[in-house]
Amino acid sequence: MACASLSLSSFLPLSSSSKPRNPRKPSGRNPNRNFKPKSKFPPLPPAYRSAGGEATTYTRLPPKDSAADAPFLEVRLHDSPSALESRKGLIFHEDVKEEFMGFESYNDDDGDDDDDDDEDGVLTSSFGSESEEEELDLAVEYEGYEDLEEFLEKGGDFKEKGVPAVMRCFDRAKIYVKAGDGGNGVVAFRREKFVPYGGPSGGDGGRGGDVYLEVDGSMNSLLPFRKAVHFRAGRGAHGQGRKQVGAKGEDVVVKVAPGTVVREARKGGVEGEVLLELVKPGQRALLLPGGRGGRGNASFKTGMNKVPKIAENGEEGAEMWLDLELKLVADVGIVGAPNAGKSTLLSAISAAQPTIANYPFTTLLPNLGVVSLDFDATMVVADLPGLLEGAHRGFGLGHEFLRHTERCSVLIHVVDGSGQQPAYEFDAVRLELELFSPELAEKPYLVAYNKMDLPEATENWNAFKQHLESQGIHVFCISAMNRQGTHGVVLASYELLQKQLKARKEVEEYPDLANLNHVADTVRKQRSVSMSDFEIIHESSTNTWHVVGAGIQRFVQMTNWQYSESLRRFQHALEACGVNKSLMKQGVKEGDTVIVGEMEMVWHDADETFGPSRTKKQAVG
Ligand SMILES: Nc1nc2c(ncn2[C@@H]2O[C@H](COP(=O)(O)OP(=O)(O)OP(=O)(O)O)[C@@H](O)[C@H]2O)c(=O)[nH]1
Ligand SMILES: [Mg+2]
Repeated sequence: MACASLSLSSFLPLSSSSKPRNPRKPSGRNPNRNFKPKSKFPPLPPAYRSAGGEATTYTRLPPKDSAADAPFLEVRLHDSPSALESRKGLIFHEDVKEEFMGFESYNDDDGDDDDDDDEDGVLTSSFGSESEEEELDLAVEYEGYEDLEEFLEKGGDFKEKGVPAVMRCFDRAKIYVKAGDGGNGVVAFRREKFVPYGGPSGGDGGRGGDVYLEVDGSMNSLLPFRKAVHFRAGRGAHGQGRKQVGAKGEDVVVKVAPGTVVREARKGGVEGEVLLELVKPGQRALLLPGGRGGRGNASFKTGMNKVPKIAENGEEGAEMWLDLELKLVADVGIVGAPNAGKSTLLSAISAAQPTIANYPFTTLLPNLGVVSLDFDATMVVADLPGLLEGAHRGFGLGHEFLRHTERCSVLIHVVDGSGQQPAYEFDAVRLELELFSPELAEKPYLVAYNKMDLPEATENWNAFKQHLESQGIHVFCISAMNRQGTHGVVLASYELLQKQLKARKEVEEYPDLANLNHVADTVRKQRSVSMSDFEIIHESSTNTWHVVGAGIQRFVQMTNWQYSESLRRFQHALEACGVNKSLMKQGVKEGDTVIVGEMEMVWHDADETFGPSRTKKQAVG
């Protein structure tokens, strides 16, 4: 296959010596001379093919199918090691679930294989809906591991798939966002009657659309992201003649629920860095700015070149995967074992109407209620799913539950007084909270001993009260169903909340996230990196040199190769930013492959009059 070779003798210094410049150049047959890159370029006009100049052969590689191969487009803000360890052992055991749940309807009884159909609250086992192999693939894909071996090695597990879909998607989502590509610039010349030399008039391309994240006060879950995962902003329109600039691409606004924490997507089992915490309705963050429009030939006009036949491609928009996590923004959280009467208490103290039933795990998604004590004294109370022993390791609804308590300032711990061992139940739930997070265990809480209308509860009351008071804990006895004693619980929790709020200084949880547009700023910064900022990596086994640098790779991407002047400009840029010099310094040899972004080139020594370089040029000619 012929390969286009370029020589820029007009830009690059000619060697006066007839000896080879590079002493390490093999004198015999070059092992790489058979390299036949796929050229998409037409052969250059003879004017550009002069022997004796430093020449490189340029070949475009086929488009990359993985974004990872184009690092300058991917936003990598952080590569911190994370709590991989903490994820180990989070396996959701089916037998444990069944033991605790004790009811048949645990399996999907509608017969279909879709584990997403369980919104009515019937827990569905996702195991069995896909083959084991598919489960593995899914888990590997979801967690971002390279392959199965790595996944298993790093303690990958299937906890995610063991949780009902409605819970998985309620407060967590993985989405893909991409800013719009810039429009291309064009080459055009003014043609008008009586204006013989109208000059270049190709307009610039329009900017690509931006990606915004906005808090939508009417959303209370991340469930919409089950159906819509990809969000792409529009690309900028191409420039036109008469110096007309292309229109800007359409922005995309991704709406999230208040309390959404945005992270870089988990990769290789490592949790991504927190990028944003979107709490207040109406907050809007510019996440990814659109790509710049390519310049048209009117912008390339100089005193030296008054008829430029060159235009740029639009800059590609940045893209990234994000992990979204919703943390409830509630003042008070009601915690306790399953079936303790948490939902009943919430319905008694607020206008909320959560589902109440006499079986464990009635509540799968947290319910929110507003409790009004006075005209201007209100607090938001969340009724959370029941907590089991082992929850900190993922049993029951485990982490799904515990995460929601993190933002509550005060906890109301409801204990089922009619249970066999209320004191034991209380201690077990406290222990789970402590094991999950010491911070959570330190939150102020009050205890509500429930179901006092039942004789079993009355029997156990004295023993329970003593058990707690011996630890210095004050306990309220209530009957949530009959609304007895609930007012006392409300008043006490409100008082605790006020104390908490007063004591808590206005400390930002993520102070550096105060600037909502900081991700976009980082992207812009990455894009303005100088072209001279590059690194050269040598693969000696294949005689390949990789020139890696955001600035230079961006330059390659924006070069429109259909114009011959682009090739000259590129050569000139490589020389000006010191790539050629660095390669020679590091010992690049005749026939070596040099890769910059998606360009693959073959190195030719400048002063070669005979040899492979010449052979190649002849082949092209
Ligand atoms: N007798 C009596 N029964 C109550 C009382 N409070 C709740 N119950 C009953 O206890 C059962 C469970 O109540 P829920 O409010 O659903 O309990 P929960 O803690 O929200 O349960 P999960 O959401 O499954 O964790 C229901 O049958 C309620 O009617 C009470 O004060 N007295
Ligand atoms: Mg409930």
